[in-house]
Amino acid sequence: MMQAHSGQTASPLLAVRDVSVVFGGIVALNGISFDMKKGQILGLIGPNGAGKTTLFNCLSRLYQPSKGDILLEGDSILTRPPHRISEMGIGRTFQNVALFPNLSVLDNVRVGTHARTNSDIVSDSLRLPWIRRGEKEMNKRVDDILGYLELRNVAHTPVSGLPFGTQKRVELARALATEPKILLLDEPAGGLNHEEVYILGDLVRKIRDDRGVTVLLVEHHMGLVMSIADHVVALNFGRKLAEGTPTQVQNDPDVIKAYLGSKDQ
Ligand SMILES: Nc1ncnc2c1ncn2[C@@H]1O[C@H](COP(=O)(O)OP(=O)(O)OP(=O)(O)O)[C@@H](O)[C@H]1O
Repeated sequence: MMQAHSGQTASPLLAVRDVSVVFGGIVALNGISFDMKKGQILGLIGPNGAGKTTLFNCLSRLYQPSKGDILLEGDSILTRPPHRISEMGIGRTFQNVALFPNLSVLDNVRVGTHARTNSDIVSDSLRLPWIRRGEKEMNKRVDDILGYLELRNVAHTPVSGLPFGTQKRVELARALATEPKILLLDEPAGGLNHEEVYILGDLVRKIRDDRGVTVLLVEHHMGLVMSIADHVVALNFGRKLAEGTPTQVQNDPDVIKAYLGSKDQ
């Protein structure tokens, strides 16, 4: 058999294949398919009720699709237990920030590294040497990430006392601590002011560029999606309406019609 030229047939990092989700009688997603290439920033958009959150929840293994498959590097993630999501290489943030409010920034980020250490209660309590080595590496990784996201000066502050924008950065740090191949961002611009959205956009791009992390973001803030996404998938009523570059999708007549008929801007 002829060998394919590398790059020409590069398989997608993530493949969403004919995914459908039905809640009772409501078809929240209807046969959605798209690919994500390694290193891509993909924006998932659509008016209210389009199915974005449902798809996000399938990707993060919170929902099991009624039909279809989701493949990460060719392997189905749907056969893996939901709590193994970060071991599979999928990191996520939450719409309204889901941190431990009374724990320090450092401890919140350390939680993220747990998915990557092989420690268990027995070896932890016996302080086995390989665990200590693991812990040293973990501490270094956490410190690197705190430095990278400019959080070292608040490392020992409980997150509840921090501004919302900083808490969002802590969440990003926690997700990065799992060393994800794909980072899923659920409405990261929500609750941020204009300047913070701009800073966030730069940060997401920097994370992709510096760390080679592939990013999927569900976002209502069109300015953010259009300025940082390489590829956009638009949903409406559970179906894929359009996909392409931000310019292609922004000018797609069906997308324009869907947004004009909704309350979203
Ligand atoms: N848990 C659920 N049970 C029943 N119906 C649901 C559930 N979650 C979502 N739906 C329905 O599925 C459809 C898609 O909803 P979804 O929340 O995924 O859309 P969305 O694009 O994220 O909307 P929004 O932008 O408002 O967050 C909607 O009709 C919604 O009412």
